[in-house]
Amino acid sequence: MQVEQLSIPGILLLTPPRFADERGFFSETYNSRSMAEAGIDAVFVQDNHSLSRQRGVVRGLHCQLAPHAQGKLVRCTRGAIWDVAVDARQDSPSFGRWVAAELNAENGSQLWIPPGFLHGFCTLTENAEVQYKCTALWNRDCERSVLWNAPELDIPWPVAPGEAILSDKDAEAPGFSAVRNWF
Ligand SMILES: Cc1cn([C@H]2C[C@H](O)[C@@H](COP(=O)(O)OP(=O)(O)O[C@H]3O[C@H](C)C(=O)[C@H](O)[C@H]3O)O2)c(=O)[nH]c1=O
Repeated sequence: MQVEQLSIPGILLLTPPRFADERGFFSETYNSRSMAEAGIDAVFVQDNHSLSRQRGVVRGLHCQLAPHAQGKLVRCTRGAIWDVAVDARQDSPSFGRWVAAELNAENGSQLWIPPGFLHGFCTLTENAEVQYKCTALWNRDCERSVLWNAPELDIPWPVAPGEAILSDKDAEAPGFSAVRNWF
């Protein structure tokens, strides 16, 4: 498996091999030994799957606080997304910095985002399906959101503010200044 360390230590872009033949392809999309070899010693307890029907849907920026903080292993199995992780760890040298990667059904790449990060994505196509493994169960009381285009983060999202398709929760989220001692 191809493993790329992105610019914030701990965030990895993984690309499992695909074995193509005249029928199509086969790929091990999750293998605990490959994860351990990549330095990911996480145990996953929940799989999520979302479909966003339009291009320009933004989901995020979300996280869960301890003791329900989630690591996420994210992949896009239909269409394409621009996947973003923001360091929300108070004492991290990269606090408030973001990294991003395009994940799509063609490249099969996966983004590993450890606990302590906000996560969000913008769809680049219609009918984008995202599947991700989480290291903690959903806990509504520990969910926190930050405005996707918070000025402090200066994330160059591939959709204009007035065109992004958001849930009410995401549209009303606070700025990054709300992140104080979350992690
Ligand atoms: C996250 C979650 C939600 N739900 C229910 C709660 C709502 O009734 C419904 C939709 O939830 P929400 O609008 O929060 O879904 P997204 O906007 O896709 O949220 C996700 O967006 C970003 C990209 C993430 O990384 C998180 O996993 C998650 O916050 O699913 C559940 O039943 N279980 C869950 O784990």
